[in-house]
Amino acid sequence: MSAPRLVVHRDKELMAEAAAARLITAVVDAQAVRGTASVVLTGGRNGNGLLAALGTAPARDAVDWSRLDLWWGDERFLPEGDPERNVTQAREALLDRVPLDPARVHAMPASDGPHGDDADAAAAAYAAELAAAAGPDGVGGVPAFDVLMLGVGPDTHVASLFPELAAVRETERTVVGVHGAPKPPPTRISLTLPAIRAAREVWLLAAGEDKAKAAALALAAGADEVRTPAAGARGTERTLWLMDTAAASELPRSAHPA
Ligand SMILES: O=C1O[C@H](COP(=O)(O)O)[C@@H](O)[C@H](O)[C@H]1O
Repeated sequence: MSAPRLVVHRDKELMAEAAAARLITAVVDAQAVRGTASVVLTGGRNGNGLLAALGTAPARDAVDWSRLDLWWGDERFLPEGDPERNVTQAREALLDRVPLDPARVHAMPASDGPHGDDADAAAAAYAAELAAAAGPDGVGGVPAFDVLMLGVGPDTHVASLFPELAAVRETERTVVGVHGAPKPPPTRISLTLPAIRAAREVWLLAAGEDKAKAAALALAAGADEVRTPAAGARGTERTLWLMDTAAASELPRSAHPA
């Protein structure tokens, strides 16, 4: 697992634009090497800000959108089309305006889908979809994602792995139903830390004052992933914290990039 590296930008707009440019490069590189790319999207303000920035990025058309697999790190378990669903917000921010292959857009199930309101069954179905897509490079039942992005909650949650809940302690399954989340809605679906850690690159997005404490806790030496889930999110090749100065304002000096 890779150690976290920090990139701090002036403000959240610049952070979103720089992260979008970085994502374009990562996808184009992966497509050049492997013919295809796989990216895990995050919900939340920073994830949607990045997607919106990607939509207006000058190099956006360098991506071959038809050879891109999109997955989600978590989903709010709500009916299809609900404005609070992460996939609905991602479609609005970007996905409806780029020529993706619909078969490669792997949204997590909705609460009015084939599994009804059974979030555990829906999570198991998503795990099976991931396992079927895990190629020779896949580890532990998931593809070796090229880039997996995570928003960081003010309580240090990533995906829907909240401090101290059962989901963040999961060591076997790749996707779980989450019950009793402290942030609405209480029922969610989430990748687990083992699935997150199969990604080549993990990017944690943290912009805004309300992320400062969370970033400081997660980046402190010896941070525990059950109490501080963001501390457990690492990529096999690279772990990047993409931040703005407000989110980085409570980091110890030793954690700042030179
Ligand atoms: O509910 C969620 O929140 C987090 C963080 O969102 P933010 O708006 O505070 O940045 C997000 O990463 C996650 O995907 C989402 O379901």
